[in-house]
Order: sequence, then C-alpha cells, then structure tokens
Amino acid sequence: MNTATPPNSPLVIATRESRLAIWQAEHVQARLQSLGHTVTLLGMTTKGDQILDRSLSKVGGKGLFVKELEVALEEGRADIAVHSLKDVPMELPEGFVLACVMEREDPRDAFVSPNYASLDDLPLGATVGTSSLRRQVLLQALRPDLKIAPLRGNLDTRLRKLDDGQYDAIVLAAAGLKRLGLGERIRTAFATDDMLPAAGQGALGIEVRADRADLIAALAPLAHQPTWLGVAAERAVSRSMGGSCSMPLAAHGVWHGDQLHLQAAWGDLDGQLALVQVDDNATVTTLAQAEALGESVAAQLRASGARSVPNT
Ligand SMILES: NCc1[nH]cc(CCC(=O)O)c1CC(=O)O
Repeated sequence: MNTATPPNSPLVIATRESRLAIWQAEHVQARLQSLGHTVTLLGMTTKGDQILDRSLSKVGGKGLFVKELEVALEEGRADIAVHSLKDVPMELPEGFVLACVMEREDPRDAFVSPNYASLDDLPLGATVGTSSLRRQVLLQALRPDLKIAPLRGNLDTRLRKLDDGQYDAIVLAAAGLKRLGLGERIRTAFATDDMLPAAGQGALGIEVRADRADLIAALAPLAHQPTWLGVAAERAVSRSMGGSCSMPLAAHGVWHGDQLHLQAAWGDLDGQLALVQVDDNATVTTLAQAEALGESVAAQLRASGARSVPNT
C-alpha cells in the first residue's frame, strides 16, 4: 500500500477541538503553508475531552488526549497530529514517531486570581484550583496552609470557574493563556525554581506514522533543536520514572551553547509531603545525550528517595 502524499495533495492535520488545540493546529498549518504546502484541519473529540467530572490522574489511561488522533493517522484520514507535548505519553505506540518538536512558548506555571496578585498575597487557608498532582505538591511545599481543590476543563472553562468564585486563585500553564491571547489574566508567572514545570510544558510536538518519511522530511524545518534537546531530557526523566499523570513529577531542561541544564522534582502525596529535587547539567549536542542526562537525573531522584512505578 502506497500512502505517501503525492506532491500538491493537501496535508491533513488531526486536532482536538478545544480553542487551544485549534490555535496550535492553525499555528502549524500557517508554518507549513509558508513553506508552500496546502494544509487542512480535521477536528475530533478525545476521551480526555469527554471525561470532565474526574481527575485525569484517577481515570488512569495514558494518552487520553492523543489516542483518537493516532487512529486517524493509522486509518489515513489525517497525516499529522499536533499535540501539547505535555499530554503525549513518554512511549509512543508502535508505528508512531515524533517528527519534530517546535520552539517552546513560556514553560512556566501562571498564578491567576481576580483578587490576589501572587501566591504570597493569598490569605491563610485560601482555596487554589488545580487537578495537577505536580502543582498540588509544589504548591503545598510553598504554602502548606492552602486548600487545593480539583479543577478540570479547557482553559475557558477553568477561567469561568475562577470567575464564578469557586476558587481564590487557580494555577495554569502560562503557554496556553498566552497562545489564546489571555496573557493579561496572568498575575504572576511562577519562577521555575518555585514551581518546576511538567515535562514538555509549553512545547508542541508533531506526531506522524513512522512509515511517513515524506512527512518527516516536510516537517523538519519546523523543528527547534534547543527546545527539542531540553524536552527530550525532560521526557527521559519521566519515562525512566515510569511517568504517568498519576505521579507528581516535574522536569525542566534548558539548552544553551551546548550545555543542557536539567532540573527535576518528585513528590509524594501519601501521608506527609515529601519532595525530592535534583539539578544537573552536561554537554549535550544530540537527542541521545539529552536522554542520557535525563536518565541520570531520574537515577539521582531515586537515589534520593523518589520511587518510580513500573510502566503498565
Ligand atoms: N494538561 C492540559 C494542558 N496541556 C497543555 C496545556 C497548556 C499548554 C502547554 O503546556 O503547552 C494544558 C493546560 C494547563 O496545563 O494549564
């Protein structure tokens, strides 16, 4: 079966239908169009979009936001899938690859509140909305008095719940807010030293079928190597720790002038709060070297008491 795209046939991008997902797909569409391609979008709903009443860490499945898009690639209904890299499982299913990682938007977490300018301004015992275990652990380390309440839904839904008065503040990825032109809602962007981001936060990954060498070549100009080296290391930490969204794990890699600086944190919510942090760097010029640094940092986390869970 020859499924290679003939020249001039349009490329089809599979995308979720949240405003952020559409923005990201249109961003890739515009970049590809500027390279001379014809590009259309195919919108679809994923399991992660449908389950809104439970914390995703309790739903448990990996790749809740990506599976349906992969089926569209498998069946040839679409050519490429654009993802927030943070939502992409550490191991892609057999037959799929990340064709490229694009330049990162702001990787930081954002403090959003109608009444308070920063975490320090919150009164004792204030309620902060987030369903991310990583954010929960890091927030409790900074402010043990805070009440953390679950918060799900797309960005607009989360902001509406804040505006309805259900929370004193919420914590979101700065990248999503900025992409949607909602950057003015950010009262403070957390220093990454205080709130270390999730692996891949703020970066876009483009997934294709591994047998589509034509697409991998077409997408190569969209890659941003410094971002890719950083997130490759972050994802290696997570993979090595058996990473799933049910583990509070943070990893942030910054590549500059052949040096990769990688920070990671692991937390435990069972019983007393435990937080383990590691900081390392290495000379890195290839993805394999970036991943080796990530594995080394994961080993250092474990040596300091972090427990990895086996991949399921
Ligand atoms: N887990 C949902 C998700 N996936 C990607 C982003 C934001 C954009 C990004 O990190 O690239 C968000 C929202 C959030 O964490 O606030």
